[in-house]
Amino acid sequence: MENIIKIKNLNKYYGGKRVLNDINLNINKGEIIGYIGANGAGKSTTVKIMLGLVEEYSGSIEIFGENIVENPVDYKKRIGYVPETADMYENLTAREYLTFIGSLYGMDYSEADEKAQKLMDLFSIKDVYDGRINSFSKGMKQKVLIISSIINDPDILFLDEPLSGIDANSVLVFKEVLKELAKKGKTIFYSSHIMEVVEKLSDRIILLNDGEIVADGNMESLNTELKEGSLEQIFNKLTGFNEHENIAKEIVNTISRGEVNERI
Ligand SMILES: Nc1ncnc2c1ncn2[C@@H]1O[C@H](COP(=O)(O)OP(=O)(O)OP(=O)(O)O)[C@@H](O)[C@H]1O
Repeated sequence: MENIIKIKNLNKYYGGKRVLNDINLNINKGEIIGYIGANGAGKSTTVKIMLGLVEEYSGSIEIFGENIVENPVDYKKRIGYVPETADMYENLTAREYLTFIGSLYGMDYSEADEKAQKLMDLFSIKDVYDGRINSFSKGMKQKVLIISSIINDPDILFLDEPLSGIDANSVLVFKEVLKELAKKGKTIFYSSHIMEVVEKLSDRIILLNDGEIVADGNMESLNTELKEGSLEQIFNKLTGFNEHENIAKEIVNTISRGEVNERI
């Protein structure tokens, strides 16, 4: 198996706080990695370091066999990224935005334009290709982001909650796209809180807890080891969480004005 990402002894501090604690990871070509963890576990930080967006850390990262500090430019042409929250150029139209992104990847205008238009059509938003992004619905914006992340046919795709706001039909399409891409040897690094999707989609699940990898394997091996059944239960167990009922009751008690039984 061809190794495509190699992370060695990665540590990251913000102020005095250690947010990544000695991460070691080897990711192979064609794998769909489900990268999960509670809010603040360090998922986005890991991804941003790999993308070269966060630079102060210790440890080393090789992508496509090259150290990303020594060779900080070329590998970026071969990756795509859907961030959790994006600062898109909302005053641009989808055509302007996507052809601009295409040009950053070195694509010709006409090639980017043609591909973008076709992809907009396949994601059922062709009609707004020349509309301004700031007039789009949340799901339409998310689709434009997805298109911008795959337009250059990347070899590695980093996705942070990519399905957020997307309708059920398009979710089906996109999940299928990811499987097809993996079959073609593309590597997918998928972060999400939707455990059902991660469970079904991923070949390999990596669970981060307080900046540390606490599980790494496919669903079958995690289940053999932990005997929990679903990824949601595995997640709850490994992050030490069994309080949901009590917390829910507390929340309801906190907001209650004492008239719950009085139906008007
Ligand atoms: N720019 C920053 N400055 C200071 N602390 C930061 C910064 N970015 C992230 N952190 C901290 O690092 C930790 C990890 O954050 P990160 O965004 O990587 O978590 P995450 O696993 O992606 O969470 P979520 O699921 O909420 O997106 C958190 O404690 C966060 O507060």
